[in-house]
Amino acid sequence: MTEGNFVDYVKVHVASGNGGKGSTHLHREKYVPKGGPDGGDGGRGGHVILKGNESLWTLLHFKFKRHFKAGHGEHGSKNRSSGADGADVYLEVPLGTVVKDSLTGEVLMEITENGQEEKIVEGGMGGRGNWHFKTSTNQTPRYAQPGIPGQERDITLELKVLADVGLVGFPNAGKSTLLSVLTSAKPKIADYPFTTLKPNLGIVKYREFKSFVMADIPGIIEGAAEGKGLGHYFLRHIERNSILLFLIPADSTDVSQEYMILLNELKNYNPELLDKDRLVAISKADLLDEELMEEMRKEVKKDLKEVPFTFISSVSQFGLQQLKDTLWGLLNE
Ligand SMILES: Nc1nc2c(ncn2[C@@H]2O[C@H](COP(=O)(O)OP(=O)(O)OP(=O)(O)O)[C@@H](O)[C@H]2O)c(=O)[nH]1
Ligand SMILES: [Mg+2]
Repeated sequence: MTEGNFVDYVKVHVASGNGGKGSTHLHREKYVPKGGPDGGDGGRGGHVILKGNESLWTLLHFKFKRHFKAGHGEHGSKNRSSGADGADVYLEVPLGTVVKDSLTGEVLMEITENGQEEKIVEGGMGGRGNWHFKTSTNQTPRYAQPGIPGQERDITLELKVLADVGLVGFPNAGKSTLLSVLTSAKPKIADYPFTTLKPNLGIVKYREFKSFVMADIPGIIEGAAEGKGLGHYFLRHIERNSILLFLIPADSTDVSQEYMILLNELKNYNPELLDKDRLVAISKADLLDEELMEEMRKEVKKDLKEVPFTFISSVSQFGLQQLKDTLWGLLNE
């Protein structure tokens, strides 16, 4: 998937199965004059169940299928034979999925653990067959319970924790390129602004078995919070990232000024964004020779003061391991 592998909000319709009818069968057999009631129970309708899956990172798979219906229970039959239960339907969701009732907005549940299962609509109970209703006064009841109908519901799935690290930068800063070298995502990359139109996600493999999620969003420009450019559509996504990684290209005319503009846009959009951990990466460092880098380092250090910064190059791979180490350290503070 190239562009648009980013789905963090989806509405789905779920329906559980009806319970099967209990049977009213009366036993008939040659030479057995008074065969009693032997109608079996109806099977339970299938449930719709949400299940946490740690290897999923988006709700993309719901883009193509939004209606889910569990199987109906089968009816009971003679010889006290119970109908089979309807098949359950499992909806696998990433961890951090919040489930809401689409109508009321009420939060129904949150899936936070791998393998966690929550019934979202329960299958209808099967009806009991007539043999349960045999009494001393009614030896041949012709009555059995009907099955309970299944339920339907519209639910909204929302991913709360989307990515650990969100990339913030002007168009052309090299955000998508960085995502493409740190993860197996293949975002579109080009030397013109607004190449990225929709956010992309990638998983950064760290050391042997660890990983974290990085999100690349469209470039932000001055005035984004008031609706300029595209970035404002996506600013809400970085509200969910725990670290903001600012990317500022080394050939920028003024690194600290660019940083201040970006920071200001975030603040105008939502001041709480400034509470997040921040790290500045000066990208395209391959454009600098050693001397220039040292000069820039001194200057930026003076201007940015308390904000940590580092030089990287996606092209030459310069500083990438150190960047991952720093991000990992911040995430696990
Ligand atoms: N020299 C050099 N060029 C780079 C580097 N990283 C990216 N570029 C170039 O910078 C241009 C923009 O890269 P993108 O990754 O598309 O930038 P972006 O920040 O995703 O841009 P938008 O999606 O438009 O916001 C492309 O021509 C890249 O080849 C780098 O490390 N060094
Ligand atoms: Mg891009």
